[in-house]
This record gives sequence, structure tokens and C-alpha cells, in this order.
Amino acid sequence: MTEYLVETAKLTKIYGRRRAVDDLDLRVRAGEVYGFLGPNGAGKTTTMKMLLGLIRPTSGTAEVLGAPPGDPAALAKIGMLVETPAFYPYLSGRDNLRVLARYAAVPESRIDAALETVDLSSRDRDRFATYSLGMKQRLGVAAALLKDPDLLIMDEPTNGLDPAGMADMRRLMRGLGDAGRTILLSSHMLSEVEEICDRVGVIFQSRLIREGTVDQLRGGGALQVTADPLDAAELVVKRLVDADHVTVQDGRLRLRTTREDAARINRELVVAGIDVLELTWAERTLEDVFLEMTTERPTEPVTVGRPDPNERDVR
Ligand SMILES: Nc1ncnc2c1ncn2[C@@H]1O[C@H](COP(=O)(O)OP(=O)(O)OP(=O)(O)O)[C@@H](O)[C@H]1O
Repeated sequence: MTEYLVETAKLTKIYGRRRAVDDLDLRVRAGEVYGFLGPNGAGKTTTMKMLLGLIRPTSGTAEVLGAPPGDPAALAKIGMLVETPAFYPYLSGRDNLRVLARYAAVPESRIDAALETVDLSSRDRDRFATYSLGMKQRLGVAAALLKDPDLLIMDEPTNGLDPAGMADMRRLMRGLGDAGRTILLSSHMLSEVEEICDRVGVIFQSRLIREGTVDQLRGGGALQVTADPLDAAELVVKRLVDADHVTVQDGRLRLRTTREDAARINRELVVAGIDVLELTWAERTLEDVFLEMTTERPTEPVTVGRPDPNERDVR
């Protein structure tokens, strides 16, 4: 059996003249939390719907749990949260799960564990209508967990939640990952995938443009050098490291190199008669990487909204 729970090859969906998803090769390994990262409209929801058999691809193939999308036996082992989950407003959270358990033919004994996992045990007898958005979303996760699924597919699970609700949901997702669940989740927030995910696939304008672990995508850090005169310093460092890896930002040089290079670079600058005023090491964030990836492309710019200074949002 393949090591991948999800595997697509050249998966494509075309609506009219619009390529919503283009030639997508995506692989999700057993036991990982895979973040499908991209701005709104990049094609995340369309991909997830194809994986669940809700819409048909225009071309290309997909296998989910070793079966074609929509295969009933495979669907029985997939927990999903795609679009707002529908619950009966006048039933309690627990009774809603009872209805679903009966419908999915799973034992009611799973309900307690699911409520516990999403931290709703103390509010289980309250009516769904009285739940906060975060609680409603967590009940959606509990519903997805009822089947004790091999794979969870979650489309923007934190979408629309307030900061506290987002933090709860992220903790929940990471906790499920730590407990060994395989999760494919989509997000437009860099900080979110950085916090939750083991591996990330970046989708931009319908195509997967990069895939790797968060560390691989970050590709190490950057050495920041404040020197005088700066232009002479730039010439010196461009002889020492790949010139493409040297940029000038905010009046200082930013070098994509290794931390160990710092001493050598400092020495060479001093020997060249340049004053080195400051030399610091900065970890690259996924935001840096995402901006590099997307601005390399001659396409419309991605706006980086920041509703919260701690939140990096690529909508
Ligand atoms: N049923 C449809 N008919 C026509 N175009 C569609 C349809 N569904 C999606 N699209 C288009 O396909 C593209 C990808 O949409 P999709 O919803 O998959 O993006 P997304 O990355 O999930 O973004 P969002 O976070 O906004 O949902 C968009 O341009 C969208 O307008």
C-alpha cells in the first residue's frame, strides 16, 4: 500500500475559461498535518471538494485512502469539515452528535470521547443555537471525529473565528496531529500553518508552487549586516556568497547564508576597510518565503492584510 493517504496527479478543474485548480500533484503522508496554504481563490476548496468526490475533476487523477474520490468505503474513514457544518439549532451538541452517530452507524460510545477532545463536555447539553461560532466549529470537528477517521480533511477550520476561537482551534488541530491523526487542512494564514503543520503545500493561482516542511520552506535564516559604507560592503559580500542571496533592506544587507558564515564575512569586511556596525542573525518566516515565491511571478500581486499584528494573512 502507498505511504500516501492522499495522492493526486495533474489534478485539474476548469470552470468555463477559469482554471480553478491546475495540474496539482499533492501528497499527504500518513500521520502528518499537511497545510494547504494559499490566498483566497487559489483553489483550495475546489481541491478538497474533488478529493471528497463532491465535484468531478476536469482531468488528472486523485486517490484518497487508496481509492478514487467518493468511494463509500473510503468516505467512511474520512472526517471532513468543508463549509459550515449543518446542525439542528434546537438540539444540544450531544443530541446532534447522537443523530449523526446513528446516521453513520457508529457506536454512541464515541460521543463522549469526541466531545472531550474538542473541549465541549461541559456544554454538551446546551442547545446548539446558544453556542459561540468557535464552539459550533469545534462541534463540527467532534462530528468529523465520530467515525474515528483515518484522515481528516478540514477546509479553513479557523475561518471566521475570533482570536480566542482561532487559538482553540489551532491547539485542537495540533493536538489531533500529536495524537497521530492525519490531517489535510487549508488556510490562508501563514502563521497558522507555521504553528500547526508538519508539511506545507503552497497553492498560488491554482498551482502548487512549493511543498516541504516548514523548516525546508523557510530554508534557514538570514544574516543582517549594518555596515558603512553600505555599497562597498555589498560588493564585498557579493564576492563571498551567491550574489542572488544578497539584498538590501531597510538600510542593511540581508544575506541568505549560514550562521557559521558570520565570522568570515565580518573579517573580510573589516579587512576591506569597512566599518561593521551590526551583525545579526534573523530566522526567516514563512511570510518572507511566501512573498519571495509569489512576487517572483509576473502576476497580480498578493496583498498581505494584517488585521492583527501577530497574524499574517495572505488573503
Ligand atoms: N462552482 C464554481 N463555478 C465557477 N467558478 C468557481 C466555482 N467554484 C470555484 N470557482 C472559482 O475557482 C477559483 C478557486 O476557488 P476556490 O474556492 O477553490 O479557492 P480557495 O482557495 O478555496 O479560496 P477561498 O479561501 O476563498 O475559498 C476561484 O477563482 C473561484 O471563483
